[in-house]
Amino acid sequence: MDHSLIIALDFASVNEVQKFLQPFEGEQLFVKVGMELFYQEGPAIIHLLKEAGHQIFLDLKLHDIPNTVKSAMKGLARLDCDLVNVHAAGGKEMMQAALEGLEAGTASGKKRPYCIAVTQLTSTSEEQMNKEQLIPVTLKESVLHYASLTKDAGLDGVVCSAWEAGAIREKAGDSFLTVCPGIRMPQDQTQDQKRIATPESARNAGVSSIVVGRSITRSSNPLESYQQWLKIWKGVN
Ligand SMILES: O=C(O)c1cc(=O)[nH]c(=O)n1[C@@H]1O[C@H](COP(=O)(O)O)[C@@H](O)[C@H]1O
Repeated sequence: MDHSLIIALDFASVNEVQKFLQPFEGEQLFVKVGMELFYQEGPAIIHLLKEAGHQIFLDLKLHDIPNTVKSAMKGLARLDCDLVNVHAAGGKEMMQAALEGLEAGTASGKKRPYCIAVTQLTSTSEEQMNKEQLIPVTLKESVLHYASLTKDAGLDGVVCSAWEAGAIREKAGDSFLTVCPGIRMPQDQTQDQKRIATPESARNAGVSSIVVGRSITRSSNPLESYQQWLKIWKGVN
């Protein structure tokens, strides 16, 4: 799980996914299935990606009352993904319920999926957080607070930006996962992301794993682009 480059498969259909994955034939990837793809294709897309030997982050960002999240996680555990997530804003009781559900749904003898919590989305700026969410602290304070709540709830780590990953690691320890989206090469467009970092600075900040979407999936040569990203992320010259 540690030090992975997770490709966000933000596509609308299984056909688009298959077309994207064609040049990667034979490569074992760590891929992320998010709302766009899962809401269209459902569990079948997970089975297909698992059969191809890929590791899977099922990114559905659960955020509801504890009982609902627990039941939903029980069902999701049966899909046997490697990593799932919730929103830390749902609270400690909800996060504990997520874990209970996952444990209840994991087949005996199998390891439950890692479970992490989104702190503040990487598309959120401090100004937005202060004005729209009415959270009157710095963004870093809010993210650190959510990270400690997540750790207290017993989860395995957080989704955060590379800007906060070092401070979280210092407080929560090296085994607490920091999974960071909002990663861009200097020449890339920022798009809707606000707290961005290069793969090199993410590595230097001690980030556990990075999530990369459009820079690879929308590139004219996704395989070549993935290989370049991987070299930089792993620090290979
Ligand atoms: O949970 C996530 O994966 C996530 C959390 C977050 O704070 N920011 C964020 O961008 N993501 C996801 O990470 C991916 C980033 O994609 P790109 O911006 O295209 O690289 C998208 O699939 C987002 O849904």
